[in-house]
Amino acid sequence: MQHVRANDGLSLPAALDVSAVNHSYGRKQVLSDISFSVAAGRFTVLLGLNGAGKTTLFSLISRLFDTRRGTIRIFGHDVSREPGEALRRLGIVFQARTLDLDLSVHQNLSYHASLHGIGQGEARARIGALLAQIGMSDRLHDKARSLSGGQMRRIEIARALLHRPSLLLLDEATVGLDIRSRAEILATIRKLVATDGIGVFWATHLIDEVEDGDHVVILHQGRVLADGRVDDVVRSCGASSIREAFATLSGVATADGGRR
Ligand SMILES: Nc1ncnc2c1ncn2[C@@H]1O[C@H](COP(=O)(O)OP(=O)(O)OP(=O)(O)O)[C@@H](O)[C@H]1O
Repeated sequence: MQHVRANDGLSLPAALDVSAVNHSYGRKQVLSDISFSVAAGRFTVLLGLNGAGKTTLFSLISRLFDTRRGTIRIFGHDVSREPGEALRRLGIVFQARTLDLDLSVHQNLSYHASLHGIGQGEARARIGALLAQIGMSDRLHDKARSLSGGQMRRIEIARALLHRPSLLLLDEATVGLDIRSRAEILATIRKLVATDGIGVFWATHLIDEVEDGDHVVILHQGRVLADGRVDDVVRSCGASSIREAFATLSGVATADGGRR
C-alpha cells in the first residue's frame, strides 16, 4: 500500500481512525485489513470503483453493521464500545434516498432533530440557518416529493448537520444528479470544511471530484491501495495525475470510465 500521509494528526485524535477492519458477507470477504485515518477539519475522499466496499465501510463506521474484526474510532471513541460518544460526533448522508416523501421538509428535519434531543425552539433556529446556508429557505413547507434529486440531497445534508457533527460522511452524494447539481453540492460541502471546520469523508467513484490539495484513500476490491495527500500519492506512483495514479495502483484504466 502507498502510505504517504505525514503524521499530521499530532497529539489530537483523528476524526476517524480505522484499524485492521475486515468484513465478509457470508463467505465473501469484501473488506480486507483496512487501516487509514481521516484528519479533523479536512476534506478527505474515499475513491473507489463501484463494488470497492465503500458502502460496507460506511455501514461499519455508522454501526449499521457490527465490526467483528478491527476497530473504528471517531475522535478517539470506539464505535463498538462507546457508540453514543462516537456517533453523536458523526453526520451521515447515505447513497440511497432517505427522506420521507410524504412529509414536508420541515417535518423531515424536525423529526431528526427530536431524535437527537434538540428542543423545538433550537431545532427551528438550526433548520432556518441550515436551509439559508443551502439556499432552500423557501421550501420549508413543501413536501419532500416535490423536490428535485439535487434539492433532496441538499435537505439530506442539512439533516445530517442538524446535531452539529464534527465529521460528515457522504456516500456517493452526487450519484444520479446532473453536472450542475453535482458541482453545487460538492461546492457546498467544500465550503463547510473551509468555513465551519467540519471534517468530511466523501466517497465517490468520480475522479473529477478529487482536487490536488485533498487527502485521498483509494479503496480497491476491499483493500486500501493508497492513503495520503493527493499530490503525494501521485508523486509516489510516478504518475502525473490522480487518474493515472489510480490506474497504476489498481490496474484499472479509471474509476469513472475516463470521464472528465
Ligand atoms: N448484503 C450484501 N450481501 C452480499 N454481498 C454484498 C452485500 N452488500 C454488498 N455486497 C458486496 O460487497 C462488495 C462491496 O459492496 P459495496 O456496496 O460496499 O461497494 P461500494 O464501493 O459501495 O459500491 P457502490 O458504489 O456500487 O455501492 C460488492 O462485491 C458487493 O456485491
